[in-house]
Amino acid sequence: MTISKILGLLKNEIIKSSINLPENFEITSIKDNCENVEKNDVFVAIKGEIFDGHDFIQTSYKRGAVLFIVESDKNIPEKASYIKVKNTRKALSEIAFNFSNINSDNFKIFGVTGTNGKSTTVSLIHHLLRESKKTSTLIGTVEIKINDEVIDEPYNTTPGSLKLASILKESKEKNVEFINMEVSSHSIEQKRVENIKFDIIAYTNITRDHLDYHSTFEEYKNVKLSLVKNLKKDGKVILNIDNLKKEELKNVDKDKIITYGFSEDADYVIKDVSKSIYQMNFKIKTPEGSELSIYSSIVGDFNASNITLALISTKLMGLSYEEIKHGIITFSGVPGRFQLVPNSKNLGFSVVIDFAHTPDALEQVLKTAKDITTGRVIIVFGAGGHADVGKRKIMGAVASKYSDITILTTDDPKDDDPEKIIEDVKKGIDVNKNFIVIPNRKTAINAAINFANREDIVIIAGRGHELFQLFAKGKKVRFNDFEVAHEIIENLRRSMKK
Ligand SMILES: CC(=O)N[C@H]1[C@@H](OP(=O)(O)OP(=O)(O)OC[C@H]2O[C@@H](n3ccc(=O)[nH]c3=O)[C@H](O)[C@@H]2O)O[C@H](CO)[C@@H](O)[C@@H]1O[C@H](C)C(=O)N[C@@H](C)C(=O)N[C@H](CCC(=O)O)C(=O)O
Ligand SMILES: Nc1ncnc2c1ncn2[C@@H]1O[C@H](COP(=O)(O)OP(=O)(O)OP(=O)(O)O)[C@@H](O)[C@H]1O
Repeated sequence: MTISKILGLLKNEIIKSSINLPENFEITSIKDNCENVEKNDVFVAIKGEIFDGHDFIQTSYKRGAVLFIVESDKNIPEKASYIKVKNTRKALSEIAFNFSNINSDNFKIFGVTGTNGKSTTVSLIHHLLRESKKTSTLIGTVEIKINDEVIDEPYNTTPGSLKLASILKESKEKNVEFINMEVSSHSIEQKRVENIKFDIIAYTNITRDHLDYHSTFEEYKNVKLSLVKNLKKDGKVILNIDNLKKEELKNVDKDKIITYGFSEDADYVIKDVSKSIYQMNFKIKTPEGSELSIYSSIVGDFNASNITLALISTKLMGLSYEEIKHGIITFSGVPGRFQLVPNSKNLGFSVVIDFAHTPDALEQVLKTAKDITTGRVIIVFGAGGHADVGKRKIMGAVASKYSDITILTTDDPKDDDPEKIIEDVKKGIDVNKNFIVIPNRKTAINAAINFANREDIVIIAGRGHELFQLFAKGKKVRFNDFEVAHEIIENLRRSMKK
């Protein structure tokens, strides 16, 4: 990409520029981290959450960067060329997608945002498309795949602009038709998806989360609702009206909005849900007036919502209801999302791993647990560090309300004090109900499994698929809830045989 091309792309953003290179000078590539800068690169200085990229301009210059895109020109080496813009995150997104020669019209792009349900929905949509032999790229918290090939380990739910551009570039090279991605509120706020236009934007729900990052719930909600500005001209918005209202979507023609939910006012109405630990049956009343019978191995009213969203989306993508229904039957779910530890059934009870780490998610999961068991609900959970402190007490109250036994333990404390986190959660616990604090997570899981009687259900929540427990100063300890629970159950089975 030449200097003149970059100047052209940023023309509406430029505050000031000083170019000491020929305008047809070829830039090698774009970098936003000084560690990766090579000769003839452009370095984009991002004022970040932890660092300020402007502090790395000198290092980048020494490594061979020849052009700097900045918000402040105070650190620029004398002979260096620079472009000063209003917002370097916006500029990064702009040039990243153009550098990779990416255009949203190369694909049909589905983006789902919302507090919970994103990973489940995109994974199901990707599965449905692949079952129907369509090409699809999946971008989310759990995996990044092009068709059936895992191409990278997720570092974010929604990758940064440079990473996103490279995934889309590879997708274009492989003639992928559909892009299915999770869109986090952070990514919208940080303009990671600024240059992506969507054919479908879906909203699962917006409930309390990330108030450590967004100052208020309203701000968090408005950031998510603002994504509709990225809708393509003929795009559609799919909205769960059990939690949101059409009127909340500003500047979207009402005829572009398709609604779903348990509410009778929805275009797609979910009804007659019946479920066990193994499967769920429900009906969907369609706008055409037909009634679809759905069978799935993922369970829970919340998953009936996710499935319905996936059905509407893939219908818009050209699949038939019959193809979609067949694909739903063969979907085995997302690791760590209401995932049964199978060997627990040999002991007469169920142990389920779940990712619930917000008050609403925890409530949804515990309600489902109560619905599908005749025994007791035993919950093992904690709260993450470096996250919304206010939600801890609410999660404690939710756990007490829906569980027969609550075991409070450590989640991923990161740099927060694990005991303080437990104290915060404890403030919401109903002390008249059975609860116990066991800070060591393995000991807590072991206790829950040993407490369990026939027909009980043990929910181990908060970390889902995650492989490492995160402690202070970046310390990571290998700990996967499914593996730990599976081993404890095997040991219990062996001891019972003696
Ligand atoms: C807090 C946060 O959101 N940080 C995200 C953000 O980083 P940042 O741009 O603020 O980077 P920074 O670390 O402050 O550094 C600022 C700049 O200096 C540069 N730098 C920094 C250090 C250095 O030595 N040299 C250097 O050049 C950096 O490359 C960067 O350009 O932009 C990066 C690129 O897009 C993200 O990878 C990074 O996600 C971090 C890892 C993160 O943990 N983010 C979380 C909060 C997040 O985004 N979560 C959502 C999901 C939330 C949920 O639903 O649970 C997500 O989409 O992942
Ligand atoms: N539609 C839903 N409504 C409420 N809770 C849900 C819904 N779908 C899933 N959950 C709960 O939220 C948890 C996370 O689900 P999922 O990973 O699909 O959501 P997500 O939005 O991708 O979250 P994250 O981005 O943190 O992974 C699940 O383990 C379950 O407890």
